[in-house]
Amino acid sequence: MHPSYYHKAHACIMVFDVQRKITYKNLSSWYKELREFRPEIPCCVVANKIDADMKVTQRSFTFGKKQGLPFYFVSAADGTNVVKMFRETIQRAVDYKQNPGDFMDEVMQELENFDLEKKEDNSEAEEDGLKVESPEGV
Ligand SMILES: Nc1nc2c(ncn2[C@@H]2O[C@H](COP(=O)(O)OP(=O)(O)OP(=O)(O)O)[C@@H](O)[C@H]2O)c(=O)[nH]1
Repeated sequence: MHPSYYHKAHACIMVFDVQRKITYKNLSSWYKELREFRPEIPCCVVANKIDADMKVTQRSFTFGKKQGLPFYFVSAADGTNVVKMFRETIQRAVDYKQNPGDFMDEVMQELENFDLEKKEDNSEAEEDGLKVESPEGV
């Protein structure tokens, strides 16, 4: 996958198709690649298409467990666990964004906070009747 897809990602949802074994087997190489670019972001594993054969939910898919990742049985077709999986993963993404475990992300967060503070300062100054202009007049 092109590295730009990993840029600034705050979570990863790894989906495989329970009807296609190869998609499960490929998870480890996808995961390896992900961790090269985003070593600390939250990630989960999703077994999709359980509606096609509910018996798969009796099986154990150990990849997620081995990596310490949350695991969900999902059906995109009938909606089983879709909302739960997204809710929990988004929450983890938000938590990570606020408190990143990766040095580069910490730097990005600091820059973002700095930008926000600058914007707040400018709008407060404008409210006080002071027009703030950048040196270039942009
Ligand atoms: N029964 C069932 N079929 C599904 C489910 N999710 C997706 N499909 C079907 O699987 C096929 C592929 O779905 P896509 O949304 O194209 O997924 P994709 O990841 O882009 O798949 P590829 O094009 O094969 O890479 C479609 O025919 C979908 O209708 C599901 O939860 N249950």
